[in-house]
Amino acid sequence: MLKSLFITATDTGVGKTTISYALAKTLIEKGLKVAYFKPVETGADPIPEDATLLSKLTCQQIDEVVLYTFKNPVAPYVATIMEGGGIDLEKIIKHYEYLVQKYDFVIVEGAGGVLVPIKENYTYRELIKDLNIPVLLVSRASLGTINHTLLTLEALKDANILGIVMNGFTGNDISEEKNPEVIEKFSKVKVIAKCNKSETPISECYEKLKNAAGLIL
Ligand SMILES: Nc1ncnc2c1ncn2[C@@H]1O[C@H](COP(=O)(O)OP(=O)(O)OP(=O)(O)O)[C@@H](O)[C@H]1O
Ligand SMILES: C[C@H](N)[C@H](N)CCCCCC(=O)O
Ligand SMILES: [Mg+2]
Repeated sequence: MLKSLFITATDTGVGKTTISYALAKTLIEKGLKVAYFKPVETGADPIPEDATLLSKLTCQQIDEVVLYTFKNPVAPYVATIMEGGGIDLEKIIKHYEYLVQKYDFVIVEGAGGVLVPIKENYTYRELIKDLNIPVLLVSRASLGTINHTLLTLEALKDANILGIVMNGFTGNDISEEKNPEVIEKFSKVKVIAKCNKSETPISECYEKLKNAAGLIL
């Protein structure tokens, strides 16, 4: 059984937090003690919304969930330039190792897409490598997602990719029909869940991910 998963995406706003929540809920309902870890949250103005939302589900203290928060909605590296303050990678790695010891399962969420810089010459791709953690990729359902998804997987070619969750199907975009199979064919990575655009995104993604939990447990 896996002990942790890194949730990344092809861009910001694609559904990492939504999928993290759905997955955490599924695993908690199976009796696992689950931790969520958002090493750096930007756009925390005034509160870190991702970390706050998930901490309520996992019953963690906020300072166990997020180590660095920045006000400006930008890449973590950019936020350190704009607002000052440094990000200590060793601290992130040690905290992750602490969480893996303490919990049955740890869900780590990046910020934006996988090549978003955390520090000079260091992106989430390097953090994934340093954490030695399997990856779940969240992609859009719509036109453009083949390129975005294959580019992200190319950037993650040395990583352990568990699968892809495609998010936001509307039925109004003709490309949606073939996007999943084309992505699977070209990437050899499985699309493990397809979530529709919904008025209740968390419930929609929870329903669709419930069956995928078997992949993880
Ligand atoms: N299937 C869906 N249907 C409708 N809305 C959705 C769906 N999935 C996500 N959303 C909405 O899209 C927005 C972005 O989702 P989310 O916050 O999960 O993205 P993210 O990848 O975590 O973004 P960030 O890079 O800022 O962390 C949120 O308002 C969320 O409620
Ligand atoms: C503010 C947003 N919600 C994310 N936390 C940060 C996204 C950084 C994206 C940087 C980029 O790809 O240009
Ligand atoms: Mg998020």
